[in-house]
Amino acid sequence: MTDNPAAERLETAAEKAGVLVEALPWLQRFHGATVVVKYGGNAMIDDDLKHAFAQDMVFLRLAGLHPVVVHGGGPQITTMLDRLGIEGEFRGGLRVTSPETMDVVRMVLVGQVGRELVGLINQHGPFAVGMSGEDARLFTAKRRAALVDGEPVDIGLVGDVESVNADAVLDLIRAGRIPVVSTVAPDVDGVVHNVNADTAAGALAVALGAEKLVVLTDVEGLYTDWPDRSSLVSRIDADRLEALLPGLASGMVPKMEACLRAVRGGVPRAHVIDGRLAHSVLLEVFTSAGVGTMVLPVKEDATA
Ligand SMILES: Nc1ncnc2c1ncn2[C@@H]1O[C@H](COP(=O)(O)OP(=O)(O)O)[C@@H](O)[C@H]1O
Ligand SMILES: CC(=O)N[C@@H](CCC(=O)OP(=O)(O)O)C(=O)O
Repeated sequence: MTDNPAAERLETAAEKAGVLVEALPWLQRFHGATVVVKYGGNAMIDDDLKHAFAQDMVFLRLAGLHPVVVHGGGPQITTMLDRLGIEGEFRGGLRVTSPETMDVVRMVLVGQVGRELVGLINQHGPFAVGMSGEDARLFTAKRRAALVDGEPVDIGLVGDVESVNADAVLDLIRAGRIPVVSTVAPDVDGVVHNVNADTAAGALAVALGAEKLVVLTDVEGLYTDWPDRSSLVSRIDADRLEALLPGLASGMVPKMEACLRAVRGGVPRAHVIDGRLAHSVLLEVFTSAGVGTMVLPVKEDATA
């Protein structure tokens, strides 16, 4: 602080210019790159954060990147199930999904959360188009069990992504749109399954050959020894992450599995970042320090 307002203004202007200039190498590096962003958690509940996220997606698009949004909506599904008086339960981090629950999951993800997100993004630039795993057979699901104490447990109509047909998403990207994907998907027989959004985002990032997967959540990043606050990691390689996975608590498991699937499948970087921080996606993509935890395919890249 100084008592000279003119000097203060100059300092502020220099700081602002510094932030813009810091973005230059990242704008060059990521021009034309596809970035898959998984949006969920608290960032999806707070109105200001929602607008900040929508602005970030339009910013990425206008900066020459190709953002693809995969959204969650677990809390919104739970609220709707409560309103309808339908009992809900999670096992091994996944929602037990009866046919009745599946109807609600589909209605909320496709008809409510996806629509809202498309509307929000389009308030800032007319680019967003919604689609679900059912559209143009984007995802084919395969029924999966939950792992509870190491044992597989049947949880109903819950799927993993068996295959991805990314044609429709690529069509949208080529047309300059921002695809907004809801993660319900049919199996080979056409039976619609509930797919965890982190899982779907990881699979889609691989299929699109994305440059980055960015997973927003409601915590600063990955803690190797949760909840010990000193164990937050800013970089981790795939082998170390794989070794940690069995010991992680349930909320983080699908996110870290998705990051692992992405980097093992050829995505150069996967990130888990704090969605409670406004514009965290821009900070991750366009600043040198980045935010949150970055997952790298191999250890030696850590010095790159
Ligand atoms: N090792 C860990 N590192 C970070 N967070 C963890 C860890 N283990 C469990 N968590 C919990 O996982 C939560 C994130 O998972 P979840 O609530 O499912 O996120 P979202 O709603 O963003 O999909 C964090 O808020 C935190 O409470
Ligand atoms: C199988 C399963 O658990 N599916 C999730 C799908 C939504 C989701 O993943 O939402 P978040 O990213 O907000 O958690 C569910 O039903 O809640």
